[in-house]
Amino acid sequence: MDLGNVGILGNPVPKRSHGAVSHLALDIGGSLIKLVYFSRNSEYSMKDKEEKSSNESLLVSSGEKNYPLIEGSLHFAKFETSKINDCLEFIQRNQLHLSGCERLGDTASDKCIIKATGGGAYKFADLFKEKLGICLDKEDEMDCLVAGANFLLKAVHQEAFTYMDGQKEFVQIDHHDLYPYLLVNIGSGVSMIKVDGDGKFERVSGTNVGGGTFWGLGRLLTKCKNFDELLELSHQGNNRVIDMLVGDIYGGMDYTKIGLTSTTIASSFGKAISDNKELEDYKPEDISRSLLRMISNNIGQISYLNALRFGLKRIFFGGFFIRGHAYTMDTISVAVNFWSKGDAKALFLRHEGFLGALGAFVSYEKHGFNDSMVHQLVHQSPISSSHGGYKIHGSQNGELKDNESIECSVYAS
Ligand SMILES: Nc1ncnc2c1ncn2[C@@H]1O[C@H](COP(=O)(O)OP(=O)(O)OP(=O)(O)O)[C@@H](O)[C@H]1O
Ligand SMILES: CC(C)(CO)[C@@H](O)C(=O)NCCC(=O)O
Repeated sequence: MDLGNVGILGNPVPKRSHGAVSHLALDIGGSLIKLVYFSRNSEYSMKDKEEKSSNESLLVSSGEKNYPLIEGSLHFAKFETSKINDCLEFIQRNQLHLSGCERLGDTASDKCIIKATGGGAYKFADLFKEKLGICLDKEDEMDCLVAGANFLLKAVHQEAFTYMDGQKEFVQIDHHDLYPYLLVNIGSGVSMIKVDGDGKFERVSGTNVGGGTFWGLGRLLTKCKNFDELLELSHQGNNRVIDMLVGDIYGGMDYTKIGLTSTTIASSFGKAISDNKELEDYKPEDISRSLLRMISNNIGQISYLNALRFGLKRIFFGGFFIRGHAYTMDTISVAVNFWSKGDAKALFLRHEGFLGALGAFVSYEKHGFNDSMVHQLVHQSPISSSHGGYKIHGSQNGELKDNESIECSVYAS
């Protein structure tokens, strides 16, 4: 889907022809700020008028009420938290914040309230108030991660997939057999959440060795200027240059008795002990590869251990660390598969980095975009239908591009 010009950090600049933007939601994390907002199709009013009279199914009831169906798109954007001014400018330029404004009777004063989650909803509340006049309505980060994951798994076609040996396979999610699962969100740090139902969850573990560690250490060790460059470097690298393998210790042999092949990493960065080399003697691409492998492996292993603790078979991985990156997903999948002896499965999400922001988005109650309605919407309309359901438009190979949007319909109250 063509979204027009691409703005800062690959963010789409909404076309002028887009209809009104509504329901901006923010997730302000330690590394990145994520935005989700809905825009109506510009042709909405005419089409809606025509269709409302001819097609009663556009009015769907929830409890006592009927809600009209509005077609439009969900948009996604992200900014580095350290460049929060770019984010404020993006919101201002595209007037995204006005969606949250309510005129307060005759007082003529506008009150803009925007749903926000993540630590930055607290840290930057005053800045948003001062620069844009916005009051951030804070939603709990864990609540939002879970709500966002449940929303995606129930409402978005081809959202979850496995990744093994370079093969991506989409997994059809049975809504009635979704719980329990382990949600592992790899942001700056990592949260592991056992999810038992809608709003029913427990954060069972976490680790401080996460995406921030990869990017922070990687930047220091390789002098890379941005995250994607560091990730790109890892493609060309060879981790065996720096990692100490089982074969390095066992004279090229496997340690079969305990199930370790000669190529298994015995000690990440272990070769640097004895190589008599300085940092400059290693290629940045090899450093990046070893670092990515070390962190992904470690997260995969801790995730498996937590899945084992609670007898969970499915582990969904989210967070912007993953970035749809083949080597990262492969490493995590291999770790989960290896430790669980094939019993547990690692699954990835196309909208990996937007769980929190989507959770904040669906927490707007007033436009009826809550989970039970999403549920109804999926039941009412098959995914391929042009009314309702959620269709992803964009790349054919299942990769989410930075400027992609989800075409969808919401119920307005
Ligand atoms: N363009 C980017 N700039 C910086 N980090 C990026 C970028 N793209 C991906 N990342 C990775 O994603 C991580 C941040 O992921 P995410 O946005 O999910 O977490 P966060 O909300 O910022 O962190 P937390 O939830 O711990 O506060 C970074 O630490 C880094 O590893
Ligand atoms: C502190 C949060 C929740 C902020 O998003 C995240 O960075 C995290 O889960 N860190 C790991 C903290 C720990 O459990 O050790």
